[in-house]
Amino acid sequence: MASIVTEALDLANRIDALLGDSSGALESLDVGTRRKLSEAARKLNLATEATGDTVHRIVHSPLQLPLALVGVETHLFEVLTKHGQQGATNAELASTTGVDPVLMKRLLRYYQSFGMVSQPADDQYKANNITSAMVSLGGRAGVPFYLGTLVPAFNALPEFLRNTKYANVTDGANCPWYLGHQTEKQAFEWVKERPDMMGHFMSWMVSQRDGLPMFLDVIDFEKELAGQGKHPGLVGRVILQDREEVIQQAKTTPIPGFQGIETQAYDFFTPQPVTGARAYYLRNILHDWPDHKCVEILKNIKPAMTKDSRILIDEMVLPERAAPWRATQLDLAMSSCFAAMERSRADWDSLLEQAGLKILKIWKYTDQLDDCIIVAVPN
Ligand SMILES: C[S@@+](CC[C@H](N)C(=O)[O-])C[C@H]1O[C@@H](n2cnc3c(N)ncnc32)[C@H](O)[C@@H]1O
Repeated sequence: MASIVTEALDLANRIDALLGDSSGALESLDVGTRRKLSEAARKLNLATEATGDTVHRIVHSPLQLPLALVGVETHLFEVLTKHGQQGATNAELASTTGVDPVLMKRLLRYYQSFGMVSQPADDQYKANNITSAMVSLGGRAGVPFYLGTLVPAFNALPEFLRNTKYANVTDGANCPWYLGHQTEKQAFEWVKERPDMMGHFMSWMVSQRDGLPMFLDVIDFEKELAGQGKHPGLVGRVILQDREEVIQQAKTTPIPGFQGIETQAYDFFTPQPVTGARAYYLRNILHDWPDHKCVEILKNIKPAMTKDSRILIDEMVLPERAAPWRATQLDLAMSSCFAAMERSRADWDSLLEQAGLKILKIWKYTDQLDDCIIVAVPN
């Protein structure tokens, strides 16, 4: 017993030393080691948390997102980042952002206690990795988008489930979204009518996977999918399809590098107009819909396919045990807003069978989300 105590204290001291190391040891870690350390520390944190701390952390968790938005909207995180290694005083930050100095001090006190900024001295504040994340496109778009769009649906989840006696949420026309927003508009329609949320949504779609590989980073498309040397150099067309308003935005504000991409407004609940494509690629499309709607989407592709065509479904394949936290929270977010879900291998088998498709192969390409490419063809 004594040795466990000694070991635990020794570990705590070593962690403190690593955190206090100003030579950049933590920053120099490669992505894989950094993630392993972060996940181990997160699990240790939860496994050792005192009951009182747990309750207070959870009951105050609804403060975190609104306070992140305050930091984003006042540009505090951005200003701190610009001050670099030298950092800034409370008075400097209050003056640049226009926030009352007394309020600024209280905000900074909160942010440092949750690791969102660093405080090396009584009146010195510095940006850290969390501050930088809040300044990234993902932070600037995801924070207002979630607070304005998804949180009302999340908050309605308990009442909705109580009312439906805890039935699984499978009806896209009757899910917590409508109760939370007191609306009759489906989520995509609701967002379309709000230009600010539409802008955040577009930026969020671009940035939400930052730091993760894309399937093309890990799978040799030409070798695996172009087929028996019939497509040397893969000369051909790439056509981006989405809803009209999304295509309009993609045309007016294209992502750098995608300025010339061919686009086509297309409703996937109608027959697929592009026939004979080698690949029909759907990333994070089916997770927005319950099974019966996914079947409609897939059945609209099938008649357009030739014998060389493949449907590439880029989605999570959730493991039966120890699903990652980034995946499980998205599953319940999909449930709240769309009566949809993230799916396990058994769920995919059952869904694809209903659409008259079978799985040829599955490639996993991220650990954070268990993202996979599911290659499907008609049965
Ligand atoms: C979760 S986003 C994924 C976007 C993109 N594929 C990606 O991976 O970043 C789902 C997309 O489905 C689009 N969508 C929703 N309903 C649609 C419909 N009926 N027809 C075509 N696209 C639709 C939305 O506009 C949105 O861009």
